[in-house]
Amino acid sequence: MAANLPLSPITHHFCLRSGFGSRALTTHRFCSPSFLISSPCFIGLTGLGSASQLRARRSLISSAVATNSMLHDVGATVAVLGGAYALVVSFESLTKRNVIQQSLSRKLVHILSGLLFVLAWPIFSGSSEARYFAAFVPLVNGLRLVINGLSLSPNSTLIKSVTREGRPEELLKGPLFYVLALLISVVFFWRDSPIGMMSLAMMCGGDGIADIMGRKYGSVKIPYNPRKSWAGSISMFIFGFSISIGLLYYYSSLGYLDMNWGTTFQRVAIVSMVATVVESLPITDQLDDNVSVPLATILAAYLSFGN
Ligand SMILES: Nc1ccn([C@@H]2O[C@H](COP(=O)(O)OP(=O)(O)OP(=O)(O)O)[C@@H](O)[C@H]2O)c(=O)n1
Ligand SMILES: C/C(=C\CO)CCC[C@H](C)CCC[C@H](C)CCCC(C)C
Repeated sequence: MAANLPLSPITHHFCLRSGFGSRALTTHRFCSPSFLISSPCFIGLTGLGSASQLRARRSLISSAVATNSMLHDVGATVAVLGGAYALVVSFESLTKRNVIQQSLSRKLVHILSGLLFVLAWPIFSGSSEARYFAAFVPLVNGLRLVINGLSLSPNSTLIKSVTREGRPEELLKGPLFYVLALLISVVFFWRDSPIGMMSLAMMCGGDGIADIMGRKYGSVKIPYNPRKSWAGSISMFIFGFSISIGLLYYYSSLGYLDMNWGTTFQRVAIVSMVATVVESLPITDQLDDNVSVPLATILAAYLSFGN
């Protein structure tokens, strides 16, 4: 627990404005004890040196903190990139050994990649640049998909675990749109907004489960779209809603979100319903689900929660 150190007016205003009150001082680099000790107000109170000496000390501490954050984020990026590679290789191995079918492998990679990516966001530092380090992961995977999709250097592992029929050009559709959705969520919304994480909950968790449950139990089709079923859509709503609530609770408990739980359940239910209805529409040939579902979720969540 950080000591309640006296803050310089600027630091105090910044820490409180950015929602980092005393309980979260240790979670944000500009409100961490090392930065506070260097603030002129604290030093002025304790008479620890001339103002110019103290400013020099403060800039030294600030650059040390910035370097520390960058090394932290480089490590987190390498770890998450390794996790992404390990996930794809693992499912390719299961498919190659006929432990699971290729279609199920693709859906499990669809469900797990994005959700594990969102769950990994807190391992990045509290710096304002952290989101761009995190964005490097979908960016690299997007480039992998393009390079393999154009058969510039075919990678059978990726093609086996991520395509329906083993054709490289498939990588340039659903999987590429999927990775772009991850990139947009992390860069524009990150962990301090419910919008990005909800769009991934519906695209990864909801749409992924809809496919698995729909193929298995989807005998009763939706009247306006015979390619989709009530079982698939109801599953999408239930799992998308549940995963969204789980992610919002996860990020609230870590101090990144401050949700009004009296209204959050209804708002999430509305957003989940909008995403589920959009996914059920007969527009897949014109607009991939990995575009329509996250877009619909982002719009509905923005209107429901604000930015
Ligand atoms: N609401 C839904 C969604 C999917 N499905 C079942 O799951 C299959 C694939 O669904 P879809 O979401 O269209 O998967 P694709 O996007 O085509 O596959 P991928 O995401 O792997 O590209 C459908 O043909 C259908 O049998 C369903 O019954 N009801
Ligand atoms: C099959 C897919 C979509 C079709 O609907 C998913 C494609 C997934 C990519 C090939 C890999 C994406 C990896 C993520 C960017 C990072 C995951 C990190 C996590 C820790 C495993």
